[in-house]
Amino acid sequence: MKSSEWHVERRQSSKFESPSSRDSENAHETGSLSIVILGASGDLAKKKTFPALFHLYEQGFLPQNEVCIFGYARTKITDDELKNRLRGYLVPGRDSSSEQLENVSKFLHLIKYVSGSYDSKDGFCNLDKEISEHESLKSSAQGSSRRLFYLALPPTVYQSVCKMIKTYCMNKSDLGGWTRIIVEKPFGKDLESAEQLSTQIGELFEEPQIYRIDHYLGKELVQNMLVLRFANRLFMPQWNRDNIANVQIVFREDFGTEGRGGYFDQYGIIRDIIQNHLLQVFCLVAMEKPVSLKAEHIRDEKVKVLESVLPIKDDEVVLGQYEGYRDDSTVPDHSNTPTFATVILRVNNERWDGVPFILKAGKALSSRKADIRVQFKDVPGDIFKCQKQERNEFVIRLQPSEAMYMKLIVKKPGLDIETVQSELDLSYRQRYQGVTIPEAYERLILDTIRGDQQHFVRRDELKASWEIFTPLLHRIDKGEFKSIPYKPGTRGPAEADKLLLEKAGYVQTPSYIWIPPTL
Ligand SMILES: NC(=O)C1=CN([C@@H]2O[C@H](COP(=O)(O)OP(=O)(O)OC[C@H]3O[C@@H](n4cnc5c(N)ncnc54)[C@H](OP(=O)(O)O)[C@@H]3O)[C@@H](O)[C@H]2O)C=CC1
Ligand SMILES: O=C1O[C@H](COP(=O)(O)O)[C@@H](O)[C@H](O)[C@H]1O
Repeated sequence: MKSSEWHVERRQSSKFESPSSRDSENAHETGSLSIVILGASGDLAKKKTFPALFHLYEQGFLPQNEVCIFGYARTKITDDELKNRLRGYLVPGRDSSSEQLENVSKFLHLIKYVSGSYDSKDGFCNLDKEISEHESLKSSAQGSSRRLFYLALPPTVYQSVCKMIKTYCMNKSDLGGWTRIIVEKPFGKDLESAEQLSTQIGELFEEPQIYRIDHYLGKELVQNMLVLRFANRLFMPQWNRDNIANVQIVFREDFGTEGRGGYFDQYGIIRDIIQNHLLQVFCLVAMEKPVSLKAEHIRDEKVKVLESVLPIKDDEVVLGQYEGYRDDSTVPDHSNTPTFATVILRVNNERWDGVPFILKAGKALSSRKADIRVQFKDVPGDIFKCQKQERNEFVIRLQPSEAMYMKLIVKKPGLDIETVQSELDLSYRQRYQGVTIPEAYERLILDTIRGDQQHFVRRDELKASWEIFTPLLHRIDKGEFKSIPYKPGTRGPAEADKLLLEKAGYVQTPSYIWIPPTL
């Protein structure tokens, strides 16, 4: 389906309007809100989904007189057993105040657990009965009834779960409201499987009901990208091939696959991080200015830039696997699955022709961080000939310690005219003292309640992203690309740094180290 069809859909059906602004009409909807976490017994649910809901509750976004949260899974546990499992993930620790503990108890009071399988009529009829009871209790006679289904489940059961929701659990209120589903990554393993999944889900739900979540789109500094680029005159004339030498988008973790080896080995680092999280960040760095902040306008531009990416060249890829990865009993002894990858993307358009975008991700490396690093070209007509000038670099630290800093050349303080690399630094913890930066899942769940799809992946966007990586992934799967072993706790294979210098023209400044300011 072409993106223009979404516009047609949106005009026809105001029920699924997806305005981006926070004061959209959906933001003021009232009536019962049922949030169903499918896979409530799982890892994501306890670590991310329920804590995000708790934070929304604490901030007053989930009013007690409207909201009920349902956990659904096959595991046979009681309401109380689920609540006891969750409690430890909701409170920050031993220093929790009595007010926080009271909030936790009130929040847990909103939760009901329903046990059932993912393909049984009985389970979903039972769930529907529970939701309907809640709806009749909670003022839904005066308002709409809203049903949000979060699929915190392995993708193997998405299709049957969607069928069950569609058959037995849709919103039935005559007074309006909606049914929406949140689908977690991975959305398929390659172009064909992703398209198949999209078709299966698309036969059951309209695109405006489907929220494909990529939690990187909920991170503060990722959300800041459009503001930074399009609200600052400073960047507009600079952001192109005339001024920018290369862009790096980097994800590093200082731990391995730890207990997730079985899952990870089927996917590898490109499917786990690069095809989704880093590519979404790439879109926001490289896309053209959208017509407005409406979800469809933003997503149209993302699709355009994805479709301008050229096929990845063999000699612009380095894969690695950390030593010890195969010690996990769930990982095959001869696995070639990459736990590290550097891939250069090239964009065939007027703005970016010739500028390499280096996407790099790795597990078991020396540090945990994610950043965007925009390196500018050398200054033409350099008059400071006694020393080679280092390059300007604009760094956006996504995590940890959110920050943006611009590396500049300045006069070294003192009597002589000497230059030195320094920085303009905007470190969030220092600049926004006392401000709590919301968790990515928290924002994104709130967006789904408000009907804002701006930070979710549209079907054609997903397709374009798989088109970029599928040929490479198929060759890796066939064993045509070998992963180079690297030692845990290092920067990954040395070949990746070589690629950066030789193919991407990255110029290092070895003497410079950014020191985050202290308060
Ligand atoms: N964990 C994380 O940090 C992240 C996870 N995700 C994605 O979120 C989704 C859920 O992840 P996560 O919570 O880690 O997954 P889990 O493996 O913990 O599975 C979630 C629940 O699904 C049920 N389940 C597990 N395996 C199967 C199966 N083969 N068939 C049917 N049901 C099954 C289990 O519930 P029961 O047996 O009780 O029915 C389990 O508690 C996945 O798509 C994952 O890729 C995305 C980003 C991060
Ligand atoms: O989606 C995933 O993301 C996490 C990293 O998320 P972050 O917000 O902590 O950066 C990664 O560990 C995991 O492998 C991957 O599936």
